[in-house]
Amino acid sequence: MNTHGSEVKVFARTRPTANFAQDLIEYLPDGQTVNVRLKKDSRKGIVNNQLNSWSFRLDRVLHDVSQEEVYSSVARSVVLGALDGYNGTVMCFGQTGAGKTYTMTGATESYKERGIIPRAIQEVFREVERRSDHIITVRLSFLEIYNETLLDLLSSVKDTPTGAPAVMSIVDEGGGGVTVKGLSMHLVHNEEEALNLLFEGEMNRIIGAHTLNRNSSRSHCIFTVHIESHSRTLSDAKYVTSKLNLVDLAGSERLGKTGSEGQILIETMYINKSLSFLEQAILALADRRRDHVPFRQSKLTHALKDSLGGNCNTVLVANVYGEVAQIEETLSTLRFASRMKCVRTEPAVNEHVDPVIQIKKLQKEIQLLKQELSIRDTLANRTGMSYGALTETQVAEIQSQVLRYFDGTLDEINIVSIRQVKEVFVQFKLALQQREQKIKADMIQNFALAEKTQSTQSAANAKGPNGMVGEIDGPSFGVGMAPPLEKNSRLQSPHRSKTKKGKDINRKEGAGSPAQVKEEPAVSSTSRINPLLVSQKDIDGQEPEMLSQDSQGPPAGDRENFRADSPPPKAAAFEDFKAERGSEINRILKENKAVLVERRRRLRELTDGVNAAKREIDRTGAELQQRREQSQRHGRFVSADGEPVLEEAELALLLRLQELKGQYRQQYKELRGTKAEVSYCEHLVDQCRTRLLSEFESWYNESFLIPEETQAILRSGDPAIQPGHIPMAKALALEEDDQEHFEHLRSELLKSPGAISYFNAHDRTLQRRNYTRTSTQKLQQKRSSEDNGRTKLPAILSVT
Ligand SMILES: Nc1ncnc2c1ncn2[C@@H]1O[C@H](COP(=O)(O)OP(=O)(O)OP(=O)(O)O)[C@@H](O)[C@H]1O
Repeated sequence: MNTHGSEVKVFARTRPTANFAQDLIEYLPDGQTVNVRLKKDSRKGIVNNQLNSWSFRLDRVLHDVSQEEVYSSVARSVVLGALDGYNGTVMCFGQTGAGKTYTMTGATESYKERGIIPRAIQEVFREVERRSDHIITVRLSFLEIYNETLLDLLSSVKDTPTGAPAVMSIVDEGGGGVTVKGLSMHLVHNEEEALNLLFEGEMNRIIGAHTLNRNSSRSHCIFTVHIESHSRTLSDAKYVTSKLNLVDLAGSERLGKTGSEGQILIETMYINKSLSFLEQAILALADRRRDHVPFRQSKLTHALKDSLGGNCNTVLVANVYGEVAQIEETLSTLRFASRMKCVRTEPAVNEHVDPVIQIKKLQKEIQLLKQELSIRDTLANRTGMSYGALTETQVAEIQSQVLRYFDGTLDEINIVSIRQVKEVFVQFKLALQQREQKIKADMIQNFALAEKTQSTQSAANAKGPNGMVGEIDGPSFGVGMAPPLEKNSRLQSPHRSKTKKGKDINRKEGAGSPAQVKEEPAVSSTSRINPLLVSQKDIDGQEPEMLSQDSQGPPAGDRENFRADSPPPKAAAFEDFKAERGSEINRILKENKAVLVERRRRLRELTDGVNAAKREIDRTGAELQQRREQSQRHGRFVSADGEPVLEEAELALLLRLQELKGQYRQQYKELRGTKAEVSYCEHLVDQCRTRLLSEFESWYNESFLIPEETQAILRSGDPAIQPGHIPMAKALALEEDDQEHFEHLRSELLKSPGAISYFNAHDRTLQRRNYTRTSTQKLQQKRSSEDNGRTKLPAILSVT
């Protein structure tokens, strides 16, 4: 059987008759062609001697041939193909009494006259025996379709799972296949068992016909051999399956011809209808432009969906009864056959993979590969290698390596296996995520205060009496930008901000209520996100004017008055800090930056000079070389004593070269010195910047937030400690640490003992004054509250 793309094979088989219509039917000697002649209008009873003729060319015309030859020509290759994994279908089509059952089943009483099915069964089991290198499993099913009803002809057999006839339905499977759900399948081990089932099914067909008062020849029968073949020799997970459908179709019949009525009429209508649908399906299959084939129109076509065309080896036997009275049916049968011949098939092996064997096979392969790896490791002196899943200890070790690599305590991570590389990546990802989360958490913690302030502002704005809502930056923390109008107005009018500043101070002095911060100038969104960023910009002198306006706060002189329940915005406070407490560090920072800028400029100059000198040296050297080569060619000058003498031009070049080299060395030396200076200046600037910021942070925290120690004192409930009062000694002690730190910094930066003493004295005085003033204010507030008949605790205690 051709297993590549091909047409359906079509045969015509003739039923022997003594009344062969030799005038109308002609079998040509080529054994493939049937010519049919029919008188025009003979059906209408009109006498007309004109003839219509048709010629049908098939794969072979089986005229007057034995059952054995029919089997060999029609079915053998299909059966063998099924054992190789190709689906196969052999189908008999034709009018009633044309010999379909005789061809398919044969005369059961005569072995010689047995038909295709028993011969196919025999062939299958012969092959099973012959192919001893395969385990071939054979199952059988026998389906009857009568008046669009599915019947299981083997439901009576003992090993039917349910015992009772199951409700059957045709189910589409993936890949275009179909199965008949509920149809019994019977495992058979030899030819005899299979034949028993065939005859049992045939018997049931006849019994059924009697009981239901129906004609046995009025149904379609599909005898299916299901084959599964596994190789014994190859430890292959692959195996093949196939379905061999042997189909005996019901005979077509013209209604008017027999004058059928009653049950026969119904049967004939069903048969004709289903055969008509079969023809439509064949037409659609034959037309390559059609992408839809109407298989589901009838039970027959649906059940044969994967047996007509597709990946199946399909063979049609057109049974013809060559008598004059049957000429119209013969013509119709041959027409159907020629259409069927146009259907193309693409036979393909139904190959599957046995998952259990596949797993075993892969496991074995893994084992072999591991052994191979182990041998290679031994040869490469790599000991202690493991290729299994990483243990918890190994994962922990990789994690530790990654963290050390991050921290810089490990220079490199040795790569030993792919699994380890993958785990390294996983751990890198985890470590990054953790660091990211930590940074986020720190940010949130650092700026929670700013957020709180903004919430207060929002609340105050919401209550504001004079449409102040929206004047302050958007309420959300860390996002958005200050409203452009607000920003612009501040930029355009420094006087306005000054006035406003004054107004703010007045309000703050007036009370510690949330409303006091309502009109506080908004800080830029950037400064809210990260005050350090703003500070950085400020240090770099990028946006001095804008920042100074955006970060308004109370004037430095009134710092002591800025003891509010809510701390001021950090950016504004930073401005104050630079103007007052941190002014000296800020000044030094600026001076250092100026020196750095100047040094860098000098470094650029020197670099340019050195490069220029180098270029000049190269140029002069090349010129000198050229001249020497020239004089070599022309012969050298010699003195009266015979000593070689230099030419004047060459001597000039030589001297120039020496001079240039001297300059170069000098400039290079200076360049190195300046580089070192730049580096030192950068270091100083960084140090100043860092210290300015850290000093500011400490100052801000201690000035505007309640120190933990103070909270502890208050929590202790010491009756000597009044709310709002912090012992002077404690307050000063808290300040001293900070002060000492600052003095140390200053002495380091200023290198001027006189100035240090001056600033120390100045700051201490300021601190004392601040403390006294705040304490007095708190006491006054407390008294006035008591005077009003109720005790009111301040929301936040400020310690200067
Ligand atoms: N090639 C043949 N050689 C000898 N006898 C034949 C041959 N073909 C058919 N017959 C005989 O013709 C009769 C009708 O044949 P058969 O029952 O196989 O027809 P059919 O097409 O199956 O009819 P139906 O569609 O009604 O079932 C049977 O008695 C059968 O033995």
